[in-house]
Amino acid sequence: MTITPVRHSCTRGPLVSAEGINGVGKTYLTNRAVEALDDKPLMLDEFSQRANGRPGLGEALLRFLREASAGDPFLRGGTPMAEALVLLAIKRHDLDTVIPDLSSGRAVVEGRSVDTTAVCQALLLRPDDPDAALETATALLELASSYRPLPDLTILVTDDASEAVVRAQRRDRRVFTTEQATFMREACALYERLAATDPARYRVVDRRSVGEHEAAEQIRAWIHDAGTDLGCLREPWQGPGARCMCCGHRAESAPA
Ligand SMILES: Nc1ncnc2c1ncn2[C@@H]1O[C@H](COP(=O)(O)OP(=O)(O)OP(=O)(O)O)[C@@H](O)[C@H]1O
Ligand SMILES: Cc1cn([C@H]2C[C@H](O)[C@@H](COP(=O)(O)O)O2)c(=O)[nH]c1=O
Repeated sequence: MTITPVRHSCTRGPLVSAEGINGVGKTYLTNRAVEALDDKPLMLDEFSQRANGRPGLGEALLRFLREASAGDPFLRGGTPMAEALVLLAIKRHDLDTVIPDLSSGRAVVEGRSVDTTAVCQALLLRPDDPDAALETATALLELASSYRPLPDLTILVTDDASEAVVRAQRRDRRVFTTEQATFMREACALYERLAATDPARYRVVDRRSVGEHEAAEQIRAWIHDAGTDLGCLREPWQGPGARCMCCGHRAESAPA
């Protein structure tokens, strides 16, 4: 007789992130998608929405990055690896703040997560070499996954980068320099290549081929479906025997 172990299914909510370059429509489309969901996820603000001086470590770290990058829209201060570690610390802090919501079974949608850190910092660490930048982005994601669990689902919104530049400029009433627009174009391509390396985690909505209604509906369905059959969320640095951060369950095979 074969005994099949019963798989523990965690009661937590899913952790979802929305990624893509500035102005591509992450906020617009996820907000539309969420309007159509009965159980509203917690929406974790993008960085640009956090300028209201909220208290807390995450805000303080972001303030330091803003100061050190002197108004650069991509928070570039000239020391990309140090900045990567601070950005990962902010995203770790973000996770800490949403554990109670995840534990209660609520979905959480992060406006940008560690994939943006991987993409932007990889471009800075390996400029002018797209293949090396992809390798570096993958390595940075690996590093990120030792700081905190990666999202269960990452929705990449992509488009013709020039369209996104136009939308971001119009929204922010600013004009990107040629260098900044080039950085966005390179980031757009790298997001797409990075997403292709992990089809299990990523869902891609390409606005060149999908209209806004269909895109919002796809995102709604992905967020809805992300809540089924979730595993536990463990501290990566504690190994597989760690208790779940949400339900407290310890894996069967783990030592007591
Ligand atoms: N389908 C659309 N129809 C009309 N306006 C749109 C559409 N998609 C996006 N926009 C507008 O384009 C601008 C950029 O979109 P949005 O703010 O969602 O981008 P984002 O990806 O969240 O960018 P960022 O990361 O820079 O905040 C916004 O003003 C938004 O309202
Ligand atoms: C999380 C994160 C963000 N950035 C950049 C990307 C944007 O240009 C700004 C503001 O972010 P928002 O989410 O669009 O408001 O910050 C980055 O370079 N690295 C990151 O990890």
